[in-house]
Amino acid sequence: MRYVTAGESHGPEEIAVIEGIPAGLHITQEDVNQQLARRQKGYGRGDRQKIETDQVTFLTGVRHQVTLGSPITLNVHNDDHNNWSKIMAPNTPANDENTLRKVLRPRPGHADLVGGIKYRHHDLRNVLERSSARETTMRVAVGAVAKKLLSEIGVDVHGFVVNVGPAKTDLAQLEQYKTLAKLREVTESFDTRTLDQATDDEIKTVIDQTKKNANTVGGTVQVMATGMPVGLGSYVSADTKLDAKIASAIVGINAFKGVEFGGGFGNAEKYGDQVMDEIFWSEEKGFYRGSDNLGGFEGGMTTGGAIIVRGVVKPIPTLYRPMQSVDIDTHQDHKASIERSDTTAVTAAAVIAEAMVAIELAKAVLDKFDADNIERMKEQVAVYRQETQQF
Ligand SMILES: Cc1cc2nc3c(=O)[nH]c(=O)nc-3n(C[C@H](O)[C@H](O)[C@H](O)COP(=O)(O)O)c2cc1C
Ligand SMILES: C=C(O[C@@H]1CC(C(=O)O)=C[C@@H](OP(=O)(O)O)[C@H]1O)C(=O)O
Repeated sequence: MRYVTAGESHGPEEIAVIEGIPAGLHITQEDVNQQLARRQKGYGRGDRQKIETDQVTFLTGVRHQVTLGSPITLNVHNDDHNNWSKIMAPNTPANDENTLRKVLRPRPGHADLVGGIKYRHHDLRNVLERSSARETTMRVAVGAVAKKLLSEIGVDVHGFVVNVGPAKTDLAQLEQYKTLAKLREVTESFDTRTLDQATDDEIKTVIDQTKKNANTVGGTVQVMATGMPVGLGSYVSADTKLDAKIASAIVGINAFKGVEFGGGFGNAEKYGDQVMDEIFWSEEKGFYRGSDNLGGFEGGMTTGGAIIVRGVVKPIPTLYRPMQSVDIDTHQDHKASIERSDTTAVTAAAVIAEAMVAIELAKAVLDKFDADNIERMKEQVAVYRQETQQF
């Protein structure tokens, strides 16, 4: 399975094309829309989310809500394009009117300056339109298809917020939420209670205060996945390690600057006996572990335990009290450009991280098992599970 996305933040459409999803998978636009709606939630976002109501349309590869095995094209319309139709018009030549809103003062922490230098763009809008996290809409759409595929073999993936700046969610105490069922129960109430309606006082206060200071704030998100068969990915080469692929997928999300598995960076302060996941065996389960300090991976392969990945999200780069920059035309000192911006986007980041983990897990499943037909894939997974449990 592979995919590509296309689209500019204020351009007309966002697109993703996925190749390699087996035939016979039942999927509806509503399956995808549910995930897109989750990505739009979260206290602290700017006004763009009030303009957009992300809805997917299947353009190819699906017939009567069932995949055909051919490339699947997903499409989400940018409602905000109406407000940018002249400036972002793909098919009319540039003139004074439609190039008015040039961006010349690069924002520190954004792709603006380096992107301009690299692509010789003298209007940095040509960089920011694509580097914008608007594109993550399509990664979440692709992730929704991946999650549907994984659900067919009993794999569940769920992302949530650990902290926003200094304010920790009540999910930060991971130990309490070892099972995904329990986690889901708590996060579902949490999604509505805290991040949508922002009644969690501590987080709300941090975000409100940050906004009042014309500043921005980041955080940490966690993704848990349960039900993966043992032995996906491989130790044999650096580029076959599944934990490495997940790490790359997480850091590939806008604003993510760090990733860890299980106990992660905390393991650096511990001793071996506190970190290794000891091995047990029972008739009923086969081999299993008593803990999950290594996040479900050994040698780049799934152990069969829960996969636990965390990612660090830096604060949003655009500040309403802009940082120092330099005008790319005049080379004079100037404050950085300001466009409408979020104060924080950690909730959305959790949903995007979940999608990225789901995509990497789905790819690993489709690399190992039949990728032509979903029923054959499921049969093969079942046979493999039975064999590995009897080892
Ligand atoms: C969901 C989401 C929303 C974001 N919203 C904004 C925003 O409103 N303003 C902004 O300056 N950056 C925003 N960012 C971050 C930038 O897209 C990102 O920092 C920038 O593209 C540079 O990429 P890098 O941080 O990965 O180096 C957002 C990121 C995510 C994940
Ligand atoms: C559009 C989304 O996020 C955008 C990501 C983003 C950035 O620079 O990354 C900047 C902002 O764009 P705008 O100036 O249009 O408000 C965010 O709103 C989205 O998540 O759907």
